[in-house]
Amino acid sequence: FYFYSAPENFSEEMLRGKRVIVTGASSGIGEQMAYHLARMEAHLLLTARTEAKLQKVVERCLELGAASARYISGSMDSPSLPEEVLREAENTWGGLDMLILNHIGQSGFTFFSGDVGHVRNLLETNFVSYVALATAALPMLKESEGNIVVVSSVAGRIAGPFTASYSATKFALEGFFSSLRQEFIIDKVNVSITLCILGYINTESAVRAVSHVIPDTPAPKEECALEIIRAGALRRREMLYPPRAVGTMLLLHSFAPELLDSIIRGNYRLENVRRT
Ligand SMILES: NC(=O)C1=CN([C@@H]2O[C@H](COP(=O)(O)OP(=O)(O)OC[C@H]3O[C@@H](n4cnc5c(N)ncnc54)[C@H](OP(=O)(O)O)[C@@H]3O)[C@@H](O)[C@H]2O)C=CC1
Ligand SMILES: C[C@H](CCC(=O)O)[C@H]1CC[C@H]2[C@@H]3C(=O)C[C@@H]4C[C@H](O)CC[C@]4(C)[C@H]3CC[C@]12C
Repeated sequence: FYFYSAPENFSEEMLRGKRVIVTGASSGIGEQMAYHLARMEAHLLLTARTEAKLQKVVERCLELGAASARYISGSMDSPSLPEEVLREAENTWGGLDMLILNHIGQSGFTFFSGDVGHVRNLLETNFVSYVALATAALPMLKESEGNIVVVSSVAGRIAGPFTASYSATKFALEGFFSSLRQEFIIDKVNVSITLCILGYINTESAVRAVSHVIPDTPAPKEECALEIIRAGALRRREMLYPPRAVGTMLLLHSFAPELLDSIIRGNYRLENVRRT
């Protein structure tokens, strides 16, 4: 009832002139969020590793109407990058309104290989860097009474096969940021935390990773990106996208988890799973 009937009072003007950081903005959902925010005339600071791609996204954002757009390139497994990004926001804008945490390191869609080093590195990129970015952003977000948006996954609530390391990083995000939200309420910190629980979305990397195993049609990244921004601006606790598919899975998981597990396994083309 809550998810389908909450008042829709979002207006694109809510983002006009806002200072927004989007991580993982060189492709996929992050790139689409940058374009929506540019049309809404926000100030943008974008991050990812590939400088050439970020340059193109920044150019397009300026064409679309961004109030300003710049980037910092680097890998989020580097412990110094989160502070560098927030220092750039402070130096150029003197503050921050919204932090959208979206990047992920590469992980395959296959049986766990036993590579503990990969788990450690993925936790650093997908989880620890989110904590470090939010921590460095907090003084500015307190000042602006801003928003933290954490892009997570169904795989961070329901662990299907072939995503063991990735799922672990997303479960960690949910635990950390849900606890932090409670502390903000206790301390009267007026910074919202929105958790985005996404199903299968048609980004190039996701389709490349799973389309030979999962026959479902992925949901559109453009609409997904807009729904994430909307949920953040409305200070929602969480958003589900696509809402019906994800909502049904979460509901089934809560009262018939084994049935859901077997439906998931039954839906996969297991013979196509590539073993590394
Ligand atoms: N697509 C889907 O089906 C689903 C996606 N999600 C979530 O949505 C978010 C976006 O996913 P999606 O758009 O598909 O992903 P993409 O692979 O399209 O984009 C990932 C982004 O992260 C950047 N990135 C990769 N490695 C690093 C790194 N080490 N340090 C910093 N940045 C890095 C990439 O750029 P570069 O390579 O240049 O660094 C890119 O900009 C993720 O949080 C994901 O978990 C959740 C559920 C489903
Ligand atoms: C189809 C899945 C939902 C139903 C199920 O659990 O079987 C998708 C739900 C979340 C997706 C994964 C995800 O969170 C993003 C990853 C991004 C990587 O680039 C590779 C693909 C993902 C593992 C992706 C795969 C489909 C889901 C499991």
